[in-house]
Amino acid sequence: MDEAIEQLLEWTTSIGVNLNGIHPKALHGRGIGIVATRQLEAGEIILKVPISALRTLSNTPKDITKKLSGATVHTILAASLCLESSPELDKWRPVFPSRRDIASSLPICWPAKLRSLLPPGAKILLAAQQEKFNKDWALVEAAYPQLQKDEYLYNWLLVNTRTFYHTNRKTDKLPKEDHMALQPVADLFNHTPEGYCTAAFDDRFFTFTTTRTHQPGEEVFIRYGPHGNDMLLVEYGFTLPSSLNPWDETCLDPYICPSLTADQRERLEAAGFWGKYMLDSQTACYRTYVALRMLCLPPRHWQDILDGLRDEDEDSPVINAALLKVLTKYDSDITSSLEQLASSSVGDEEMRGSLTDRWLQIRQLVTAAIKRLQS
Ligand SMILES: C[S@@+](CC[C@H](N)C(=O)[O-])C[C@H]1O[C@@H](n2cnc3c(N)ncnc32)[C@H](O)[C@@H]1O
Repeated sequence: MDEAIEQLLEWTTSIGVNLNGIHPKALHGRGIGIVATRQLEAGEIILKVPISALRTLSNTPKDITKKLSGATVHTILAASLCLESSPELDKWRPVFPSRRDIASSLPICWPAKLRSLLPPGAKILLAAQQEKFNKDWALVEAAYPQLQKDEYLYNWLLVNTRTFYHTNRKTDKLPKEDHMALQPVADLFNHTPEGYCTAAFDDRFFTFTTTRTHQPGEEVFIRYGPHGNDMLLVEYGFTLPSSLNPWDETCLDPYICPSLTADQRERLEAAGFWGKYMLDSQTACYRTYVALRMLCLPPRHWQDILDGLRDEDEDSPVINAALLKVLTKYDSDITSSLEQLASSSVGDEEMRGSLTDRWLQIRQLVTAAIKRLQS
């Protein structure tokens, strides 16, 4: 890997990419990351990537953009990674994660049996991702029948996990999800929720700036977004320990939605409160309470609380008891998922390990909420 990194840097230096006090390095469990090579102070520019070094719609070979005209930028960038051979890509590709790494870490590649053991929030995200991929693949398969689906999926996932938000005059009018670009070296930054470097771009450069000091040898991160662990798992193929991820949450929909009648669902939908019932490390969300009140209170009281005419605290013992029941059922399902995983040999160890970690993180959220309700 060291040689691949040096070859990448030789190429990127020649096209004006400037690293200041940082160097890419293979790290245990995180692929390649960026580490400080000296003490870095807050406010230092540690990486500048000229906009001309970015991979965007503008510099994708015209035959590909023409053949896939109307497709999303994600679709086109992934197709171009499959189809194009160029000296630049030959220098870039060797630092990408291998097909095996991608297949082990990203649930979309896992066996169906293991996917069926994903937590509810991750299942919802995965279904949306799968639908997006199917749509993109249908276009690409029609345009390039010689391409293999597995090959396309690998490159589609590389784009999914490595692109940055970027827009220029040409792509400005495209939908926001099309404002994406690949950029060498910067795509080696790993994610952290706190203490990260900021990224910004203008007409000439993408610039990465520290926000705190870093010791020599310390990894330097950016932030991909305020993502919970279901999102990180489905879109990026990793999770963070609960204590390190303030945005972690879990979805309670399967424990609330089926208990509501068609009429109750209609009323919740009309009020904009159907589904997305989430629990984080502090509390269940407001939507959850609205749904539980629908389940437990007379319709008149439910409406009065929504309209601010009734004090919600009046009913909190009943609502908290209903939440406790939901969480107790969830807790017992978590135990059974963990037991199934422990005795399963589906997929590989890495897949089962990351799914087990995810369930343990969720158990922490759920048991902490149960304790709060019982205290
Ligand atoms: C933009 S790439 C970052 C560079 C990547 N490590 C590599 O080797 O190419 C995003 C991928 O890095 C990995 N990653 C990023 N942040 C991570 C973290 N905090 N812990 C573990 N893996 C992480 C995930 O595999 C993710 O899909």
